[in-house]
Amino acid sequence: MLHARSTPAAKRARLRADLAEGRLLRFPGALNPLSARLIAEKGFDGVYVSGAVLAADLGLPDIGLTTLTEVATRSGQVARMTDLPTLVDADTGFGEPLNLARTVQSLEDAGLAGCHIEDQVNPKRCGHLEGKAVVDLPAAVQRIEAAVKARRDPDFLLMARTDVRALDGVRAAVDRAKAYVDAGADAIFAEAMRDQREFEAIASAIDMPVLANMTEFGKSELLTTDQLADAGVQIVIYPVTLFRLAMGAAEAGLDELAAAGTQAGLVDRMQTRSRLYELVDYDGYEAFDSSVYRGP
Ligand SMILES: C[C@](O)(C(=O)O)[C@H](CC(=O)O)C(=O)O
Ligand SMILES: [Mg+2]
Repeated sequence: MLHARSTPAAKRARLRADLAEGRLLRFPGALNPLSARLIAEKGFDGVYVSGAVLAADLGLPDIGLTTLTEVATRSGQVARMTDLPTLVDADTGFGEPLNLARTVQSLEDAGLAGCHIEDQVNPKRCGHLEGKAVVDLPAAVQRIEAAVKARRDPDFLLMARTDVRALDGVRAAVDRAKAYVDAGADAIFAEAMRDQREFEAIASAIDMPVLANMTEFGKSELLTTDQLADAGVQIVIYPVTLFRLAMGAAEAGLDELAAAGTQAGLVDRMQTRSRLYELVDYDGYEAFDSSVYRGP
């Protein structure tokens, strides 16, 4: 509330300006709204809201069970924490063309800077698992066209994700990417490319920015920012990294608490009370209150 002062329109304009510079933009996935502030403090370019994390957070598999209301609410809570642009995973758009229109407008209203819409069938799967299927090209193009037509802020970044690489190879992914750009997509999320060469193939084939997904335990080699930039990638997401780190630490901590009968040995690995209060800007809220409240 006190830290983030930019309007959603300003954040979208900032993203467009950053993209125009042509450098690689790094978007770690938020673990929760507060972690967006950490991401900003550490100098990243934007915040990503992962569908996989959103689902896992609710104890659900990432198979299209979350609703538009849940995704818009949670991603809006993340976006309001930071002046950085926030991009959200809109899965398959929560339906077919009409639903896509509502999805895009809801995410604009929630203060997001952009979203990606994928060409998988419903129910969808994680892009790095076996057994995926995609809708045919005309149906996928209609999703993008509906999103473009419904968008009110021209700076809201509409990214088309293609999952076709894992099914039909890189050439098919390039063909899909071109068709989605023709349909009005502002960027292409090339899912499950295997290595730097494959990212390069897609980035050199289209004139729009390409997004690379550096998710762990998946099908893509974990490339460095230099390797991605050399391949011509313009946005990289680390969607589940913070979630995996936090859950790993939580599990190890519970083991130690159970074994030792005290958390005393864990305290030096914890975020301190004072660091937490700094992140939530405790002092800033108090100072604001005393600047405006003059008593009853
Ligand atoms: C990017 C992704 O869509 C997500 O929801 O974060 C996932 C990430 C993952 O499951 O590792 C994906 O389908 O790649
Ligand atoms: Mg997802």
